Amino acid sequence: MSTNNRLRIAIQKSGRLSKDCQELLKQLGVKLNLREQRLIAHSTNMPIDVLRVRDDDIPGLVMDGVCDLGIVGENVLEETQAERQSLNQYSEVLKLSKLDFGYCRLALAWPQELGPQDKSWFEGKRIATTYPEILKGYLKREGINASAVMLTGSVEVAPRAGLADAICDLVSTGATLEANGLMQGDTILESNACLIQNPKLNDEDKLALINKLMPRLKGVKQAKESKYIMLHAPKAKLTEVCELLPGTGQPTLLSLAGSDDYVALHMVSSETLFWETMEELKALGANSILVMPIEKMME
Ligand SMILES: Nc1ncnc2c1ncn2[C@@H]1O[C@H](COP(=O)(O)OP(=O)(O)OP(=O)(O)O)[C@@H](O)[C@H]1O
Ligand SMILES: O=P(O)(O)OC[C@H]1O[C@H](OP(=O)(O)OP(=O)(O)O)[C@H](O)[C@@H]1O
Ligand SMILES: [Mg+2]
Repeated sequence: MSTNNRLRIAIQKSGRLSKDCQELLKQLGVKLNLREQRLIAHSTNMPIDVLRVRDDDIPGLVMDGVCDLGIVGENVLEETQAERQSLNQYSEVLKLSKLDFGYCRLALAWPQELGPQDKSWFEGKRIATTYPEILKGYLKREGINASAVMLTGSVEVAPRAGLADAICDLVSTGATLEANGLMQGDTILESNACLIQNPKLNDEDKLALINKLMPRLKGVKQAKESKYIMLHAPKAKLTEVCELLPGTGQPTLLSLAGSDDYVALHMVSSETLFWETMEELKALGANSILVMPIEKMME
């Protein structure tokens, strides 16, 4: 493959998604030569280049075909799509997968001292946000006549600074709202990071590489959600023990040296075992219960 035939993936250079994106690429088996400050990182083992940019630029780079793939928050993707649609510009992407990081919600908030408010309070108000198009869509749907004040950062200080009456900002733990004396209202959008592709991509080699990476991505996700469970269970209680174990796969049973009453049970569970379930297993006579992480999976 020549240099311009290398699959180009856009990720956030520095911010909330960067570490998770780099970790994901590593788990997919993409080795990168990442040096700080470099815009482009070349993979040393696959025909892949990683572009490290501001997250706001990622959807546009993929829509315009400058990059073939991108990892970005659904919030930024939706805002860019709405903005482009309002300008009659091309705004299509293929959403290949929702990822299990970057969870946050876009929510309304207002000064705590005003107490709980319903939607009618927003009538005629100014709402500061980095997501004016998503906000405008919500206001339109709800029939609220309020205006969006665009701010690219520090949205949470806008009411105190007299720039707006309320805000529409990303919330994860709620600590930022609390620290700024704001009360949370309606959630407008729930967001995760997602993997997007340029829908016009037609290079066969690149498409073949994406087809190779997608099952790996599925395997990484499944492995994260699964646990390998090992325990010793009394033969007489096997049915009850199995009923307590999450997941539908058949367990492996192995005989235990020197014991006729007990067997070793191994299984891949679709979720982790809670302490409560482990206590119930113990109460049934199970012992030596081990719950272990799985690194990779392939069906
Ligand atoms: N508190 C949070 N917890 C989890 N994910 C978040 C949180 N805040 C934002 N995100 C997600 O991470 C993305 C990037 O957030 P970040 O704050 O790093 O963006 P930024 O300041 O706009 O960075 P950039 O310099 O790349 O423009 C957001 O668009 C959102 O999808
Ligand atoms: O509910 P919380 O857990 O407090 O998270 C919410 C905050 O996280 C994000 O900002 P970030 O901390 O990434 O910094 P930024 O504003 O500089 O982008 C977001 O813009 C909120 O301000
Ligand atoms: Mg940004």
